[in-house]
Amino acid sequence: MPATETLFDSIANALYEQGYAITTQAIPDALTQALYQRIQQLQDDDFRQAGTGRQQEHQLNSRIRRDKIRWLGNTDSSEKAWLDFMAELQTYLNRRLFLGLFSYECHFAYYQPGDFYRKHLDAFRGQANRILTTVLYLNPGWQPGDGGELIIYNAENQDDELLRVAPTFGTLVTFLSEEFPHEVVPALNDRYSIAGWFRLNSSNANRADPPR
Ligand SMILES: O=C(O)CCC(=O)C(=O)O
Ligand SMILES: [Fe+2]
Repeated sequence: MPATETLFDSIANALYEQGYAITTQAIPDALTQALYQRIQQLQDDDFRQAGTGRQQEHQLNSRIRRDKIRWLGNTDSSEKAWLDFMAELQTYLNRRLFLGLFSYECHFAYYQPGDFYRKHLDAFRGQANRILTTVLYLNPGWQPGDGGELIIYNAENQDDELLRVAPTFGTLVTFLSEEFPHEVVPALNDRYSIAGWFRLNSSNANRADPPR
């Protein structure tokens, strides 16, 4: 089996069995290196405070999350390479697990020292069109003690910590968006990632999918 197929196969199996998958160093090296270069190229001012809206919302928001984000697009070749890779994963997972994934959107996220993301769900049961969450970490030299771990909680008991993932270079986390509450504990060093979501088609007569 080619390396990429082995990776997709292991993600599909883990999702089927437990609803999440953690893979380390399985993404093609050229791809993670290109994405790392890209993130280095982007200036601090390319990133925007995540989810800002009106002032009141902004204040509420900053108690929940502190990261800055920038959405990926098709104009940059490394960003396009990641979107293409995720499109391949989408096709694979639809074939294997019949998930009906329709589109994928993702953003770079930058957590400065002290930044966090409190416990949350990425989608709410019933209204959800976010089905599957992916997070790729781009931190060479991440050390134990640098904080910034992702904690995934038990889907059945939200106080029960299921696992802690260090945001080490090339680690890819995938989980069912409606099932698993999760949080990012305060980072003590600059922490970079790409967070993304596969969605169902939620087009209707008045709105074409995908909006953001
Ligand atoms: O960066 C992470 O580990 C998770 C980020 C996250 O939960 C989100 O952006 O919704
Ligand atoms: Fe999340």
